[in-house]
Amino acid sequence: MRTIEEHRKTIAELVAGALATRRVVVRRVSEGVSGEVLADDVVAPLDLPPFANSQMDGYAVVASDLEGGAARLAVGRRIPAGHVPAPLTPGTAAPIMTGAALPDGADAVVQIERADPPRFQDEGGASTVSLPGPVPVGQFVRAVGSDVRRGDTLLRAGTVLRGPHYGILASSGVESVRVLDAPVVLLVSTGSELAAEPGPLGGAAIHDANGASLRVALEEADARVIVRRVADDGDALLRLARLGVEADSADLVVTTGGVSEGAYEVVRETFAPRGVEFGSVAMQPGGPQGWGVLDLGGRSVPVVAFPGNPVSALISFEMFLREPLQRAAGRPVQDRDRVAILSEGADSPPGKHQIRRGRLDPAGRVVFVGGPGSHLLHSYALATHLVHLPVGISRVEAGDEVVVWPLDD
Ligand SMILES: Nc1nc2c(c(=O)[nH]1)N[C@H]1C(S)=C(S)[C@@H](COP(=O)(O)OP(=O)(O)OC[C@H]3O[C@@H](n4cnc5c(N)ncnc54)[C@H](O)[C@@H]3O)O[C@H]1N2
Ligand code: MOO
Repeated sequence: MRTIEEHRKTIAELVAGALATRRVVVRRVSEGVSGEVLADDVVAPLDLPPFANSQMDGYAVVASDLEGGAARLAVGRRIPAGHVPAPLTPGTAAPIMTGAALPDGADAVVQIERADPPRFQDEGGASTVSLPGPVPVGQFVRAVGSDVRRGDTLLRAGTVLRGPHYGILASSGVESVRVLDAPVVLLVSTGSELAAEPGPLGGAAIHDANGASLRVALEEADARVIVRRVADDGDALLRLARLGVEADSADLVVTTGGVSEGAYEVVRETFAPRGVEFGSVAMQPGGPQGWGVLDLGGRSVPVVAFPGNPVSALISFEMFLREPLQRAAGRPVQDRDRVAILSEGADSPPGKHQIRRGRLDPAGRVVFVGGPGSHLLHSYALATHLVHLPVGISRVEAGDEVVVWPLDD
């Protein structure tokens, strides 16, 4: 039986290999999406600020006019933001607004509230103002290039783009960037019991839970997902897989069901002769697993085959696929382990790493939600944490420390 660590490594290598070379797409900055990953370094095309400007509403001055202390200066023409000002004549102070271009000749700004009078005067009115001094050269002046220098690296390849990144790209006049394209995952639910359509169930049919739950989980890990369903029909499964790779450029095939010991294990029977391995991982739920590379339409595409039980499929994703996909997407991968205290005891198969569903009570202690059965999807939906009971443990008691993974991180 494989250990969880062995299987994690296998799947991580499989995914990393398949997604090592990622397609890139051009994204308009005005249509940027939070979380996309920059494919190339972006060089700053402009100095920012592009011109020296005022950090305050006040008066643009020549600092040397105030070096002897407070002085009364002639009031020059107002400088609103967005206007190119006339040069400043020494001995004058020009009313200037925050963000307005500093006139040639000016080298400092005095805030309006430090002036006498402390309010802008009507243009054409009183023609002098008293300003305190001395003031340092550069006071309240935002120098050219003080944020970004033209030619510097504005953003590095691999940056996960969020609001500030799109802001600085837009400020720099960059209209579009190249970002990593999402990997495409073909997700196939298998089993003749799966109803073809939503709606009333007939006979021994059930609705497909895994296509719904894993699509969302894969999308959380930045994949683009094509969801398909197939009965226990190996030829149909192969056709679907080939089509997904050829027509939809799938980078990875994920299946659920058909991997264990039954008489109709469509995934195992179809893929094992083509080189995909099947075996058992010492964990519950999620014991039976398949993994390997399929030659599909001349391309080698990795296959990850999860068990069909809905809880097993989801926990397999959490244990084996979420992190490699996040890594491949350039996303930081956080350690999910938290330590919590149990509020109640439980048994666990000592030869397996059992993963139970739980939530925290008002005192912050772990309460199990539902039993260990891998069909108990409702309990999973009501849980907030996965609770780890590692190999070697046959019993835990109230008060014991356990590692939990929050499900809503
Ligand atoms: N004799 C043995 N039987 C089983 C073993 C074993 O070792 N020996 N392992 C059990 C374990 S553990 C698991 S997990 C399952 C894995 O089975 P498969 O991956 O082959 O999956 P299926 O048999 O197709 O389905 C199992 C179960 O899940 C339901 N299912 C499947 N797909 C979906 C879906 N998309 N949505 C909702 N429910 C689904 C299916 O109806 C079955 O009830 O095998 C055990 N058996
Ligand atoms: O290992 Mo299966 O996944 O328990 O139910």
